[in-house]
Amino acid sequence: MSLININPTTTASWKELSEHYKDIKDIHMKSLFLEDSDRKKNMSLKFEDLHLDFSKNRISEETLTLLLQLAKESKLEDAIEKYFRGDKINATENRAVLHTALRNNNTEPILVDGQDIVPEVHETLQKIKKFTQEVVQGEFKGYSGKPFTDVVNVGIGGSDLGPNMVVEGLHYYKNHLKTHFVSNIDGDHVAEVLKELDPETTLFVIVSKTFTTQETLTNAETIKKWFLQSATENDIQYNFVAVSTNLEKVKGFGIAEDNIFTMWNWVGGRYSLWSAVGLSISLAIGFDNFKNFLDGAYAMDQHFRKTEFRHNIPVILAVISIWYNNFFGSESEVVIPYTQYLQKLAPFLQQLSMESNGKSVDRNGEKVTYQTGNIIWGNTGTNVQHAFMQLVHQGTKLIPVDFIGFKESLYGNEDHHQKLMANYYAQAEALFAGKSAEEVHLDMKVSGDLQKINTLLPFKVFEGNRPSNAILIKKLDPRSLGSLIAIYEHKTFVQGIIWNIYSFDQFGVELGKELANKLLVN
Ligand SMILES: O=P(O)(O)OC[C@H]1O[C@H](O)[C@H](O)[C@@H](O)[C@@H]1O
Repeated sequence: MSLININPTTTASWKELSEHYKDIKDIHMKSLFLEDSDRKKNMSLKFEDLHLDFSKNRISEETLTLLLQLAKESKLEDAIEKYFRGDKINATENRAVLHTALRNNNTEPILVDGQDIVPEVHETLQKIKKFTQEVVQGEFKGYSGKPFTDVVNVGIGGSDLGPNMVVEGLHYYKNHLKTHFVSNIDGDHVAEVLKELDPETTLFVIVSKTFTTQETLTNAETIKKWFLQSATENDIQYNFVAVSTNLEKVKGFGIAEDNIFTMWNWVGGRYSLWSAVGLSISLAIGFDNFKNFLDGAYAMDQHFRKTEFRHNIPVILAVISIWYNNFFGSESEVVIPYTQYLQKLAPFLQQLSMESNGKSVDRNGEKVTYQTGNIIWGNTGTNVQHAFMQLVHQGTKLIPVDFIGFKESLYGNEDHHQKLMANYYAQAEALFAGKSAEEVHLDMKVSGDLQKINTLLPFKVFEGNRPSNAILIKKLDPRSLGSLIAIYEHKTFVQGIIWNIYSFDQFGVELGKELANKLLVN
């Protein structure tokens, strides 16, 4: 069953939201806090060790009611059921969308074309487990009989960004294997990686859902040539494995059948890190940690599927984001994790959200008359405070922020952590409250800057009233990172449903590829 088609702008709630926007656009969040002394509590949600505070948004309880009404009128409940049970909601490619099945902890059947996919998912997971244990313990060895010291993930887009982000994000939990990533077709990328490596002790994981991607195949061929300078064709079976849906092509490359990890066309590239595409994650942190990562996502799936909208974290984040995008005219959102480990979160979320929802044709095939996909960007706190935050605080654009903080530091350095978290809280507060002319005036008087007051005052005023969500997690670990990523996946899904677009195809990436190929032929 396909998704129900509803143009969001024709719903009663959209019209009411347009009216309501006029009432709220000039209200300062400070007065919303004054009206409701429990606002922070009322606009907070908890899931396991994760706490979401969305009180610093330009919304009232009425805004939320209308936004959630919009979700209902968009038939979100129906869409969520179709998503989880494996209906072909990726209609343009006639595919189900089942990354959630990859982390599903129970054995209840999920049918695709009448066939239960759960057994093969578990089989592949077992294969990942066995292979991980053998490589980590040095039982699966390179061609010359030495255990592996290095793993190279060769892939691009969804076959790179997710594993790369998670391996770096969970570096604290890493074992002795060094993990490298080669993605770009730029030959200097692969050359820089190879120059550090010993062919005898390096395992290459070639990851490509289609096994037709120019970058990955070119890099894989270059690596194979480099490898064959020291080894024979027969040795490829020891040092190369692949993750793909395209078994014939992988075999054509020379990779042994036993070394192929399958995936399925019902897993989108940007949602594939839960499948064998995550093999390099499992190799880097061990299978038990990888399983905890999947379990964290599964727990969030249950929350998303079963919680009514007002207390549903992905739904709340999605509709608030729509409020800014479609009513305030915000074009972008910034995501700022306060941990250096998550430096690659923003590039990952860029693909997740922008490749999914960067669409301008609705599910009827008609041009949309409203804004869709957000521009996502970001980097880690506190670095961003010394870089782009000037524009977020005082620029002309309204840019909602997601701050992501962790209560505990992994190495337990309290001095650093207190300073880090003071900044996490201070940024949200500064965006919210700003600094009025009176406050600036007072400060300057105190510091004896009297003669400069008139000239400098306007430059030092912060308007405030700039929105942010604060996600606070106890500790960065495999489970919490799994849940966090699942939140953003489901947020993306909800937005696609409300915008009435197809979130799971990506035809927009094809034209550039075609033209590059034509240029190569000529
Ligand atoms: O895994 P692959 O088939 O090699 O695809 C890698 C990437 O390339 C494509 O062009 C898509 O834009 C991405 O969604 C995909 O993740």
